[in-house]
Amino acid sequence: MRVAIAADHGGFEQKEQLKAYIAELGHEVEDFGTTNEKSVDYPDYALPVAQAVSSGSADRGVLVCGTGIGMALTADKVAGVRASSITSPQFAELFRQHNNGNVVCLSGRFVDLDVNKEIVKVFLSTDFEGGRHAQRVEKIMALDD
Ligand SMILES: O=C(CO)[C@H](O)[C@H](O)[C@H](O)COP(=O)(O)O
Repeated sequence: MRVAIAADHGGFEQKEQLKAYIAELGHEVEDFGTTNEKSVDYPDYALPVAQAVSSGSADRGVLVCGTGIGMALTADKVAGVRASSITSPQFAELFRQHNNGNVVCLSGRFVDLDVNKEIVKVFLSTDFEGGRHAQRVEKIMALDD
């Protein structure tokens, strides 16, 4: 799978670890920054990842900021993107199974790296269930028009 990743200063440290972990899992990772802990604006990093997923140049996106919330608010505005802040592996599983989520947004400040690694692993390995969930997701995506 091709995975686009980015973080702001609040997520930079975990982003570096998660990037290596995603590669270890056998995926191709494209890093859209940031490259250090200097303060930056999270929308500038959420947008290129969301656009990569929207255009199909990436299959999934992973974003990390202080809470994950600002990244999710930004990424979800891009057509074709289903982004959410996720703080547990169980929610990651449901985000994939029920919502067909394609951009996971993580907290680098309030969630431990080990938990975020598990979230990412589940996010990248769980399939959308379709069925009754398909028409619900279609109704969300119709709002892009
Ligand atoms: O969590 C975030 C957005 O939801 C960001 O990581 C920001 O860092 C957060 O808003 C706090 O900002 P600060 O400049 O790091 O104090």
